[in-house]
Amino acid sequence: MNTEIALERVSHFFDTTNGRISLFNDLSLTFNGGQTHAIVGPSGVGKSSLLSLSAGLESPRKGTISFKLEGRELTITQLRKHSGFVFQQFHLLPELDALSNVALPLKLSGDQNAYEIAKDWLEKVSLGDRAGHRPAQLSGGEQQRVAIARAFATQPAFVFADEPTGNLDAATSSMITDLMFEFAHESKAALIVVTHSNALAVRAHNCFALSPSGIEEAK
Ligand SMILES: Nc1ncnc2c1ncn2[C@@H]1O[C@H](COP(=O)(O)OP(=O)(O)OP(=O)(O)O)[C@@H](O)[C@H]1O
Repeated sequence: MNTEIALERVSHFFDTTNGRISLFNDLSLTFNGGQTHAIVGPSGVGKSSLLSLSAGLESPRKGTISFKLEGRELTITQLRKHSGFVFQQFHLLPELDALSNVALPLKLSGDQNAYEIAKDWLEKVSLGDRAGHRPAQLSGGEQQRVAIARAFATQPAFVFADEPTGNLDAATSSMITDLMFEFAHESKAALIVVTHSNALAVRAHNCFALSPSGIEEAK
Protein backbone atom coordinates (compact mmCIF):
# COMPACT_ATOMS: atom_id res chain seq x y z
CA MET A 1 0.00 0.00 0.00
CA ASN A 2 1.42 3.36 -1.03
CA THR A 3 0.46 5.59 1.88
CA GLU A 4 2.95 8.25 2.84
CA ILE A 5 3.76 11.81 3.79
CA ALA A 6 6.77 13.02 1.79
CA LEU A 7 8.66 16.20 2.59
CA GLU A 8 10.95 17.41 -0.14
CA ARG A 9 13.60 20.06 0.42
CA VAL A 10 11.49 21.75 3.06
CA SER A 11 12.74 24.90 4.77
CA HIS A 12 10.86 26.66 7.50
CA PHE A 13 11.39 29.85 9.47
CA PHE A 14 9.48 32.49 11.39
CA ASP A 15 10.06 36.21 10.88
CA THR A 16 9.58 37.99 14.19
CA THR A 17 10.14 41.56 15.36
CA ASN A 18 13.44 40.30 16.80
CA GLY A 19 14.60 38.81 13.51
CA ARG A 20 14.28 35.48 11.75
CA ILE A 21 14.05 32.16 13.60
CA SER A 22 15.31 29.52 11.15
CA LEU A 23 14.21 26.00 11.95
CA PHE A 24 15.36 23.74 9.14
CA ASN A 25 16.77 23.97 5.67
CA ASP A 26 16.35 21.66 2.70
CA LEU A 27 14.96 18.87 4.80
CA SER A 28 13.69 15.75 2.99
CA LEU A 29 12.08 12.74 4.62
CA THR A 30 9.21 10.32 4.19
CA PHE A 31 6.78 8.98 6.77
CA ASN A 32 5.51 5.68 5.43
CA GLY A 33 2.01 4.44 6.08
CA GLY A 34 1.45 1.55 8.47
CA GLN A 35 4.58 2.45 10.44
CA THR A 36 5.35 4.33 13.64
CA HIS A 37 7.70 7.31 13.59
CA ALA A 38 9.23 9.29 16.45
CA ILE A 39 10.69 12.79 16.10
CA VAL A 40 13.18 13.63 18.83
CA GLY A 41 15.63 16.48 19.46
CA PRO A 42 16.46 19.31 21.83
CA SER A 43 13.87 21.82 22.98
CA GLY A 44 13.21 24.60 20.48
CA VAL A 45 14.79 22.79 17.53
CA GLY A 46 11.48 22.69 15.63
CA LYS A 47 9.90 19.27 16.33
CA SER A 48 6.36 20.58 16.87
CA SER A 49 6.71 22.78 13.79
CA LEU A 50 7.82 19.76 11.75
CA LEU A 51 4.79 17.81 13.02
CA SER A 52 2.49 20.69 12.17
CA LEU A 53 3.86 20.86 8.61
CA SER A 54 3.66 17.07 8.25
CA ALA A 55 0.00 17.15 9.32
CA GLY A 56 -0.79 19.89 6.81
CA LEU A 57 -1.68 22.33 9.60
CA GLU A 58 0.92 24.80 8.30
CA SER A 59 2.63 25.27 4.94
CA PRO A 60 6.41 25.28 4.62
CA ARG A 61 8.15 28.51 3.56
CA LYS A 62 10.04 26.52 0.92
CA GLY A 63 9.81 23.01 -0.51
CA THR A 64 6.86 20.69 -0.92
CA ILE A 65 4.92 18.22 1.20
CA SER A 66 2.74 15.60 -0.45
CA PHE A 67 0.22 13.31 1.17
CA LYS A 68 -0.74 9.98 -0.39
CA LEU A 69 -3.30 7.40 0.63
CA GLU A 70 -3.18 4.10 -1.23
CA GLY A 71 -1.40 5.82 -4.09
CA ARG A 72 -3.88 8.73 -4.34
CA GLU A 73 -2.69 12.27 -3.68
CA LEU A 74 -4.71 13.85 -0.88
CA THR A 75 -5.66 17.50 -0.62
CA ILE A 76 -5.33 19.07 2.83
CA THR A 77 -9.11 18.75 3.33
CA GLN A 78 -9.00 15.05 2.44
CA LEU A 79 -5.94 14.56 4.66
CA ARG A 80 -7.85 16.06 7.59
CA LYS A 81 -10.60 13.44 7.20
CA HIS A 82 -7.99 10.70 7.49
CA SER A 83 -6.09 12.21 10.43
CA GLY A 84 -6.29 11.90 14.20
CA PHE A 85 -4.50 14.15 16.70
CA VAL A 86 -3.21 13.73 20.25
CA PHE A 87 -1.68 16.71 22.09
CA GLN A 88 0.20 17.19 25.35
CA GLN A 89 -2.63 19.36 26.72
CA PHE A 90 -5.29 16.80 25.61
CA HIS A 91 -7.44 19.46 23.85
CA LEU A 92 -10.75 17.94 24.90
CA LEU A 93 -13.82 20.15 24.83
CA PRO A 94 -14.45 21.03 28.50
CA GLU A 95 -18.23 21.28 28.26
CA LEU A 96 -18.66 17.83 26.66
CA ASP A 97 -18.50 14.54 28.54
CA ALA A 98 -15.98 11.84 27.56
CA LEU A 99 -18.47 10.04 25.30
CA SER A 100 -19.38 13.20 23.39
CA ASN A 101 -15.73 14.20 23.03
CA VAL A 102 -14.97 10.86 21.35
CA ALA A 103 -18.18 10.95 19.31
CA LEU A 104 -17.64 14.49 18.01
CA PRO A 105 -15.30 13.77 15.05
CA LEU A 106 -17.48 10.78 14.11
CA LYS A 107 -20.59 12.98 14.14
CA LEU A 108 -18.80 15.64 12.11
CA SER A 109 -17.96 13.03 9.49
CA GLY A 110 -21.66 12.08 9.34
CA ASP A 111 -21.35 8.70 11.06
CA GLN A 112 -24.84 7.55 12.15
CA ASN A 113 -23.34 5.24 14.78
CA ALA A 114 -21.11 7.89 16.34
CA TYR A 115 -22.18 7.21 19.95
CA GLU A 116 -21.99 3.41 19.71
CA ILE A 117 -18.51 3.59 18.17
CA ALA A 118 -17.42 6.16 20.77
CA LYS A 119 -18.70 3.89 23.55
CA ASP A 120 -16.67 0.95 22.20
CA TRP A 121 -13.56 3.11 22.07
CA LEU A 122 -14.03 4.34 25.63
CA GLU A 123 -14.21 0.69 26.66
CA LYS A 124 -11.00 -0.07 24.74
CA VAL A 125 -9.22 2.57 26.82
CA SER A 126 -10.88 1.19 30.00
CA LEU A 127 -13.06 4.25 30.55
CA GLY A 128 -16.45 2.76 29.76
CA ASP A 129 -17.64 3.65 33.25
CA ARG A 130 -16.54 7.31 32.90
CA ALA A 131 -18.48 8.08 29.70
CA GLY A 132 -20.66 10.72 31.40
CA HIS A 133 -17.74 12.56 33.03
CA ARG A 134 -16.46 15.86 31.70
CA PRO A 135 -12.67 16.41 31.29
CA ALA A 136 -12.43 18.35 34.58
CA GLN A 137 -13.71 15.25 36.37
CA LEU A 138 -10.94 13.06 34.91
CA SER A 139 -7.22 12.78 35.74
CA GLY A 140 -4.57 13.77 33.19
CA GLY A 141 -3.97 10.15 32.20
CA GLU A 142 -7.71 9.53 31.84
CA GLN A 143 -8.10 12.64 29.69
CA GLN A 144 -5.28 11.46 27.47
CA ARG A 145 -6.99 8.06 27.12
CA VAL A 146 -10.14 9.88 25.98
CA ALA A 147 -8.01 11.88 23.51
CA ILE A 148 -6.47 8.66 22.17
CA ALA A 149 -9.92 7.07 21.78
CA ARG A 150 -11.04 10.20 19.91
CA ALA A 151 -7.96 10.13 17.66
CA PHE A 152 -8.38 6.48 16.63
CA ALA A 153 -12.19 6.19 16.60
CA THR A 154 -12.47 7.56 13.06
CA GLN A 155 -10.06 4.86 11.77
CA PRO A 156 -7.52 7.44 10.56
CA ALA A 157 -4.68 6.60 8.20
CA PHE A 158 -2.42 9.07 10.04
CA VAL A 159 -2.22 9.92 13.74
CA PHE A 160 -0.13 12.93 14.79
CA ALA A 161 0.87 13.13 18.44
CA ASP A 162 2.73 16.06 20.04
CA GLU A 163 4.32 15.15 23.39
CA PRO A 164 1.42 12.85 24.28
CA THR A 165 3.06 11.78 27.54
CA GLY A 166 4.61 15.18 28.36
CA ASN A 167 2.40 15.92 31.38
CA LEU A 168 2.12 12.41 32.79
CA ASP A 169 4.01 10.37 35.40
CA ALA A 170 6.15 7.41 34.33
CA ALA A 171 3.55 4.68 34.91
CA THR A 172 0.78 6.62 33.16
CA SER A 173 3.13 7.52 30.28
CA SER A 174 3.91 3.88 29.81
CA MET A 175 0.20 2.98 29.69
CA ILE A 176 -0.52 5.79 27.19
CA THR A 177 2.44 4.70 25.03
CA ASP A 178 1.21 1.08 25.05
CA LEU A 179 -2.28 2.15 23.97
CA MET A 180 -1.08 4.35 21.12
CA PHE A 181 1.27 1.73 19.71
CA GLU A 182 -1.29 -1.06 20.13
CA PHE A 183 -3.96 0.92 18.26
CA ALA A 184 -1.51 2.07 15.57
CA HIS A 185 -0.41 -1.52 14.94
CA GLU A 186 -3.99 -2.86 14.97
CA SER A 187 -5.34 -0.19 12.64
CA LYS A 188 -2.18 0.09 10.52
CA ALA A 189 -2.30 3.84 10.95
CA ALA A 190 0.93 5.77 10.49
CA LEU A 191 1.74 7.19 13.92
CA ILE A 192 4.00 10.25 13.94
CA VAL A 193 4.92 11.30 17.43
CA VAL A 194 7.06 14.14 18.79
CA THR A 195 8.57 13.19 22.12
CA HIS A 196 11.27 13.84 24.69
CA SER A 197 10.68 10.36 26.07
CA ASN A 198 13.32 7.84 25.13
CA ALA A 199 11.04 5.02 26.32
CA LEU A 200 8.46 6.12 23.75
CA ALA A 201 10.93 6.85 20.92
CA VAL A 202 12.51 3.37 21.04
CA ARG A 203 9.09 1.80 20.43
CA ALA A 204 8.79 3.43 16.98
CA HIS A 205 9.84 1.71 13.75
CA ASN A 206 11.74 4.87 12.79
CA CYS A 207 13.27 7.54 14.96
CA PHE A 208 14.21 10.86 13.38
CA ALA A 209 16.61 13.06 15.35
CA LEU A 210 16.20 16.74 14.53
CA SER A 211 19.15 19.04 15.26
CA PRO A 212 20.15 22.52 14.11
CA SER A 213 22.23 20.87 11.37
CA GLY A 214 19.38 18.78 9.96
CA ILE A 215 17.66 15.48 10.51
CA GLU A 216 18.99 11.98 10.69
CA GLU A 217 17.49 8.59 11.30
CA ALA A 218 18.52 7.52 14.77
CA LYS A 219 17.95 3.79 14.18
N1 LIG B 1 4.27 30.94 15.32
C1 LIG B 1 5.53 31.16 15.68
N2 LIG B 1 6.08 32.39 15.57
C2 LIG B 1 7.36 32.63 15.92
N3 LIG B 1 8.20 31.66 16.40
C3 LIG B 1 7.70 30.44 16.53
C4 LIG B 1 6.35 30.11 16.20
N4 LIG B 1 6.15 28.78 16.44
C5 LIG B 1 7.32 28.31 16.91
N5 LIG B 1 8.25 29.30 16.98
C6 LIG B 1 9.64 29.16 17.41
O1 LIG B 1 10.25 28.15 16.63
C7 LIG B 1 11.17 27.39 17.43
C8 LIG B 1 10.80 25.93 17.35
O2 LIG B 1 9.56 25.72 18.04
P1 LIG B 1 8.95 24.25 18.18
O3 LIG B 1 7.79 24.36 19.12
O4 LIG B 1 8.71 23.69 16.84
O5 LIG B 1 10.16 23.48 18.88
P2 LIG B 1 10.21 22.06 19.63
O6 LIG B 1 11.44 21.37 19.15
O7 LIG B 1 8.92 21.34 19.43
O8 LIG B 1 10.39 22.52 21.13
P3 LIG B 1 9.96 21.82 22.54
O9 LIG B 1 10.68 20.50 22.60
O10 LIG B 1 10.47 22.79 23.56
O11 LIG B 1 8.46 21.72 22.54
C9 LIG B 1 11.10 27.97 18.83
O12 LIG B 1 12.17 28.89 18.98
C10 LIG B 1 9.76 28.69 18.85
O13 LIG B 1 9.79 29.78 19.76
